[in-house]
Amino acid sequence: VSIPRHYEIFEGKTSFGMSVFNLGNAIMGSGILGLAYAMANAGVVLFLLLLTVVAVLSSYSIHLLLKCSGIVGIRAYEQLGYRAFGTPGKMAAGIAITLQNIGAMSSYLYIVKYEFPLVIQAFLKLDNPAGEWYMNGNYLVIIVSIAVILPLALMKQLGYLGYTSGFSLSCMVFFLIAVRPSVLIQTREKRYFIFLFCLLCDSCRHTQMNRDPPPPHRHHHLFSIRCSLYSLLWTNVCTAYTIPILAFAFVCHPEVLPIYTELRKYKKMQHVANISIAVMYIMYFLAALFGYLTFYGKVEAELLHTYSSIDPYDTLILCVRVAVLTAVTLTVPIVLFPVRRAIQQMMFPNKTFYWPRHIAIAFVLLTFINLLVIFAPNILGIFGVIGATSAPCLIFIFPAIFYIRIVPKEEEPLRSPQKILAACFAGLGFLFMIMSLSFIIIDWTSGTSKAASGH
Ligand SMILES: NC(=O)C[C@H](N)C(=O)O
Repeated sequence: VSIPRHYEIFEGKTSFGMSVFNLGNAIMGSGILGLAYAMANAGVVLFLLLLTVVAVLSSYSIHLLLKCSGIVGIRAYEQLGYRAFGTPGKMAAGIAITLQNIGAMSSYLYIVKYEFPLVIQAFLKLDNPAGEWYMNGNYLVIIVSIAVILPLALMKQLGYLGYTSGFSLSCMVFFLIAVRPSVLIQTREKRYFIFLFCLLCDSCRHTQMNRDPPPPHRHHHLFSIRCSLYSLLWTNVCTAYTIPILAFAFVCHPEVLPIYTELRKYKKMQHVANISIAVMYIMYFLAALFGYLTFYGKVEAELLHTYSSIDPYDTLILCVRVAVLTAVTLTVPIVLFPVRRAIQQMMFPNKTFYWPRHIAIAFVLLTFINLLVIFAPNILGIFGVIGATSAPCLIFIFPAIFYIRIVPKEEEPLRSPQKILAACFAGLGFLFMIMSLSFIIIDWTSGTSKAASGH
């Protein structure tokens, strides 16, 4: 197998800290907004357990990827697929990365489309907007894409995005501090969770959460735990979505190898990954807890009361919106990098870096995502299915089977503990995938599909 030249030369210049920022930014995206729903369904205890399990598994799968890339000296996910299974392996990895990351980017721009107009409205103190163009989310998505995302996406290296990633992460930290349970009684934040939940899971049955107050039994912690146990037995449809949400939230695997390529001391990548995952683990738990406490820790009457008493010009809420908007906007370029690389690998293998191609792919991708978000928001429901298939592939199945094929038998025989562990890991991925898909199908066949409801 010939290795494209630019993967052989490792002249990383990016520092350790910048790489942590970049990977942290890649992990944290819209997934964070779906976590409160996951916690509400799974209960605090089971949620924490699952969060821990997914974080540890995610770090283990990065270990598998790094070991493979160390052995063959390639630092591209698709090339590992090629080395393990030839062209089908490369295509499978490339397609999974493309679908997963386009889904993630669409969800980020979706947030821009619906939140940016509200921020502008609050800034300008427009009480009765009369169709001004700057209040139109579609125009705003295009402007943000051209003015902010495109220039960043055109950078030659991911390392240059370290500063924006650091800034984006501090915005999310601010979001966490600001969105304390006492503040998070705003319908808008609540809709984030529901919207993301729908986006990720393609289910509208759960939009009934819009019709608060929540049923009284939700307050009961014991109920929640029991509900979780049921879900483990696959009897509670709602809880079955917990794992796809968590898996989506921890996906950063397409970005790992590109960041690794640019890391100055390349042996340290596992540390970079562990630190980023640990920090995100804490932030995810806090975000979920705060969101959850707000949904269910409030008395119903007060919730209803809050609906009518929202002050759209509240400075803190405005800041929270700006923070979330900034964070997700700055994540788009990071998530775009691996897609461009995957497309390059699939369509122009063995070609070296070429500026016009680099720019053209970014432009076409961004245009496509813009069109999706503007004209076909309903199609985004499809990403529920994609999330349920591509995330387990990228986190569990591919790293494990690539590892089994790539690590030579002389070094680790097929029956060695490492390879058996990797095989179990792949099996777990299949289990997750089948489980998530069957719940989505159950939801569809029970007539509550998202496409039908036209959200
Ligand atoms: N990078 C991704 O694919 C998703 C990211 N982990 C998120 O939470 O949005």
